[in-house]
Amino acid sequence: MSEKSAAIEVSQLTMKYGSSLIQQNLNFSVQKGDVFVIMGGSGCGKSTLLKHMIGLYQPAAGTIAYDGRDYFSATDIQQLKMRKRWGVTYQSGALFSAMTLAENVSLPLTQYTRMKPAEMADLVRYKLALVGLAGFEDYYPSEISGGMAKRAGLARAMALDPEVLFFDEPSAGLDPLSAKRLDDLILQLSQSLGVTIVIVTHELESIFAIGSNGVFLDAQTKTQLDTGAPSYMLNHSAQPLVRDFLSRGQGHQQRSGEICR
Ligand SMILES: Nc1ncnc2c1ncn2[C@@H]1O[C@H](COP(=O)(O)OP(=O)(O)OP(=O)(O)O)[C@@H](O)[C@H]1O
Repeated sequence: MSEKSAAIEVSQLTMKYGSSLIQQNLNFSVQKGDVFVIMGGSGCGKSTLLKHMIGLYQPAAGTIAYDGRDYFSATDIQQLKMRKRWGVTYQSGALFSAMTLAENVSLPLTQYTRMKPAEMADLVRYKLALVGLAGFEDYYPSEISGGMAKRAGLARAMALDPEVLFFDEPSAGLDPLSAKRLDDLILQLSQSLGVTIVIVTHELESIFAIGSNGVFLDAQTKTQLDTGAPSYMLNHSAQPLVRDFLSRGQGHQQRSGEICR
């Protein structure tokens, strides 16, 4: 039905911290060009899943494959190649406070490329402009707002032209307007550059505004309850808990009456 193909395949994934089970039997795929949302209540393991997907934690069982190759059974060199195709942004933006925005964004370029300084400066300017921060090259993180810091973090994650961008709670701590601006930016990056995006969020507005696909994790049963487009799950999930979550507790009524958003 879809022309998209899988960028990431998660199969029979079980995640644990020591002997403590977080989630088991996760099975879903992220298609190329998706804005894929990892959803679920507090503490169900969303961030833990993201950390497994970026190779920070080893699965207790199962595989996470990128373009058909399992990350955790790949060689160090293959893993490095895969990681170079990803960009990761963290909650705070995680900028280095002693560096200007330009220096922060150029960090991965210095690390992974042999670009000449002038070429690098042009690229950094371009990346900052992409996130609405043209002219802010010489500012320090302490001199800009929280929303701007997140966008600068995004520019840094975009420095190496990643194929997949990972976000952990990108709008946490932002006012509604800045959160909306960040959502618009994420959507724009996905649509104009074709970047595949994986995002942890429990902001319903974001989920519906940008999510084209997703997975819903449950803390109680410690497995996924559903996977698919959030807007479809809202009315059609076979799981009442998913419909409840996505409709702020109105799920049961909505299934019989269908919902208008
Ligand atoms: N490094 C760790 N070591 C041990 N347990 C952890 C670790 N990190 C998280 N946990 C536990 O694993 C469970 C899942 O945590 P995680 O942060 O992945 O959930 P989450 O769905 O992202 O939560 P939230 O929505 O509240 O941010 C929680 O019970 C948490 O306390």
